Amino acid sequence: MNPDILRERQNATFDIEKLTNILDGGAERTNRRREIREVLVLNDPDFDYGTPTSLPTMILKLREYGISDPVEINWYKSMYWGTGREALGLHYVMFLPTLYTQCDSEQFNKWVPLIIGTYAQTEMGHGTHLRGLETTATFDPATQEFVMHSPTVTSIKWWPGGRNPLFLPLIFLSIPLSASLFDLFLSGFALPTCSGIVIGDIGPKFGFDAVDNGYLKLEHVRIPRENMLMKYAQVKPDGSYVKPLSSKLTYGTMVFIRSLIVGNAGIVLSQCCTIAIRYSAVRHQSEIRAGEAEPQILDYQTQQHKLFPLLATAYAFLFAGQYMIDTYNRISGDINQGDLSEMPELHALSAGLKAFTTWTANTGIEVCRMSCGGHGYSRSSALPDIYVEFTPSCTYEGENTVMMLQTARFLMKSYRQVQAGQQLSGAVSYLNKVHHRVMAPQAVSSQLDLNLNTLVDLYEIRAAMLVELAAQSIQQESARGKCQEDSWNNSTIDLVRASDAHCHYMVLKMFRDKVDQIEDPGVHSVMSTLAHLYAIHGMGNFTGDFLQAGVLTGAQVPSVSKCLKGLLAEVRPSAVLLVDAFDHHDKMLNSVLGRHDGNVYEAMFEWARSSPLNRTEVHESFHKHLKPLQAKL
Ligand SMILES: CC/C=C\C/C=C\C/C=C\C/C=C\C/C=C\CCCC(=O)SCCNC(=O)CCNC(=O)[C@H](O)C(C)(C)COP(=O)(O)OP(=O)(O)OC[C@H]1O[C@@H](n2cnc3c(N)ncnc32)[C@H](O)[C@@H]1OP(=O)(O)O
Ligand SMILES: Cc1cc2nc3c(=O)[nH]c(=O)nc-3n(C[C@H](O)[C@H](O)[C@H](O)COP(=O)(O)OP(=O)(O)OC[C@H]3O[C@@H](n4cnc5c(N)ncnc54)[C@H](O)[C@@H]3O)c2cc1C
Repeated sequence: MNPDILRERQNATFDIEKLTNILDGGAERTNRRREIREVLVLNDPDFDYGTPTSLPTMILKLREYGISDPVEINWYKSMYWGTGREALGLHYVMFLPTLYTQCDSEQFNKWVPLIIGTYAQTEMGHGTHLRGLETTATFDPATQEFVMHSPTVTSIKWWPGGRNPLFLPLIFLSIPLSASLFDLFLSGFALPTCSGIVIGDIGPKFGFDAVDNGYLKLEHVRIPRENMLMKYAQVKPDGSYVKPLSSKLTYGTMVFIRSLIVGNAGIVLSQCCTIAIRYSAVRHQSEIRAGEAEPQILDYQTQQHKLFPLLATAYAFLFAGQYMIDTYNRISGDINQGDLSEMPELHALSAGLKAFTTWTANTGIEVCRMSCGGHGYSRSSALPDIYVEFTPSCTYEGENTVMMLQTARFLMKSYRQVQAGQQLSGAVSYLNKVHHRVMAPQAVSSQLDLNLNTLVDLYEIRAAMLVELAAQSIQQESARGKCQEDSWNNSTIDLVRASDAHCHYMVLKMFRDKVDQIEDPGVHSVMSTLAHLYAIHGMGNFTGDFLQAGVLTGAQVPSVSKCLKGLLAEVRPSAVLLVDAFDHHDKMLNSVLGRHDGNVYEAMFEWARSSPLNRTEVHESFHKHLKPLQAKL
């Protein structure tokens, strides 16, 4: 083991295993995750790491082991595929959940065990604006069929992931907007079972290469009436349409994925922090004091300033992901029982947190890559691949700006309810105080009150202020004679800013609540330091907001920076131990820089030598192209 990394792991001030257990949701979950990893994957002789040929093996093994819990499926898949996406991601995270939530019992029993599918909602002309989708589904009572048709080039379904042209049923969203299972192909490797279908691949992408994103054009294709998912809405044999309790129930799968993406952003950021911080512990470069040995780059304050707030953010998002999934499960259970009262809040929370966490993680991955210098740019670091695979999450499953505006819609509605004298509950209850809160700065002393509860209060006041400013902007636009829609559009910068602040407050609050639950003194202490760092770093980034909210004075601003530097120094001794607690296996991380043993250089040389470009002393291109050219010169 590299001596630097060995030294970093001595004198731990907290029990790493206990922190890993907290991240997993308990010791039993940690044991189960490791059992899946060590026994069912790494020690499986059939395990052919991450190669496409192992995809069928993976599916059959999942069935053989009876792994059906979505999180356990993800644990298994992430060991198989490391940090990359794989072709069946969409089947597991969108197609199956849609069947689970939108099929009636007969349909569920008929389809779920048998098929692999995709989710074809987006069209070339519309991805965000679902009410603008053009594909039609016209019911023909004479034949009891839907006639599916793509009337325009912009109505061609575009992007369905993992849609191999040989087989795949699809979940299809069409007008009238109702999810209908559109069984286009026989399972297995049959060609299209009926004419009128034009399918193909949309071509090379920025990344996401393991997933074949396709296109699908339909020309009056007929499917049985029974292929409409009938749990919430039905078309009867006589053609009459039974409406769902809410037209937004059809959007349920997207809410589910958005909820998952929140925790996934934390996982991805934790992977990148593991790589960058372990590498920064073994990389020596330049000098701090003339004549002394080159220091670990982790001892540069700027390197700590790059990485430690991201480390704190990774923990914050992992805890936010736990909260999000628990909230999703609770409210979707109520929805299943017909209680839709909290559906708007679930939508607003999942939409906002999905955007907030993916935007932040997306930027953070690049900071981690650049903090590793040239070696971060090498594919051996895994950081370029992680970035390329993660960055579309800011676009798919709800483009982030649009998602923030959905959350803003809920915030404005809540604000208007407070103005009308209503008492709010839930995540926006802080708005009840928006008119009565004295936005007085803390004590005028130049010292910041570092109590975590106080910091949460400051973020709450900041969010309330920005919600009020956005509402006032809309009111001012209306007062200028603008219609409601134009008033809204002319305030969308403020609205996104308000949603961002609301999510920032929510994430810090969840982090504080999780720290409060930690009983182990050592773990509590180090997590409390990270929560403080997360809060203070945010105050440094948005100082203007806190000044504008009147909760920070000009005299206190230098304290923010001073406090930040102190917290960075406080985290330094535990940095490697804090990434060890994420418990990312080398095989899954697949990063030369992030190896648990820290033996980076030897591994990098081996990795480079294994390149196909080094298979021969002289590359064949010399003989094929250069040598003939030289002969002519
Ligand atoms: C199981 C595996 C475990 C782990 C996996 C790990 C992690 C997962 C990580 C990654 C995923 C892996 C692989 C996936 C890879 C790629 C997948 C990508 C797939 C896709 O992209 S599928 C397509 C996604 N498309 C979208 O998201 C479309 C976005 N657009 C919309 O959602 C809507 O158009 C809209 C919300 C923007 C607007 O809808 P609308 O016009 O109908 O509504 P209005 O704006 O007019 O509002 C009216 C009213 O409705 C309320 N509303 C809107 N949406 C919802 C909702 N979903 N739920 C509840 N309520 C909703 C809105 O609030 C308004 O209410 P109000 O009271 O009137 O204000
Ligand atoms: C890797 C990847 C995989 C995908 N997989 C699938 C899949 O399996 N199935 C599927 O159905 N789809 C899939 N998609 C499509 C994806 O869901 C859409 O791209 C996404 O919903 C965004 O819609 P759009 O492309 O129409 O962008 P647009 O909405 O056209 O966005 C373009 C710009 O317009 C802005 N904009 C749009 N509306 C508003 C508004 N109301 N207010 C302010 N600004 C606005 C956006 O903020 C953005 O800046 C995938 C996409 C990617 C990148």
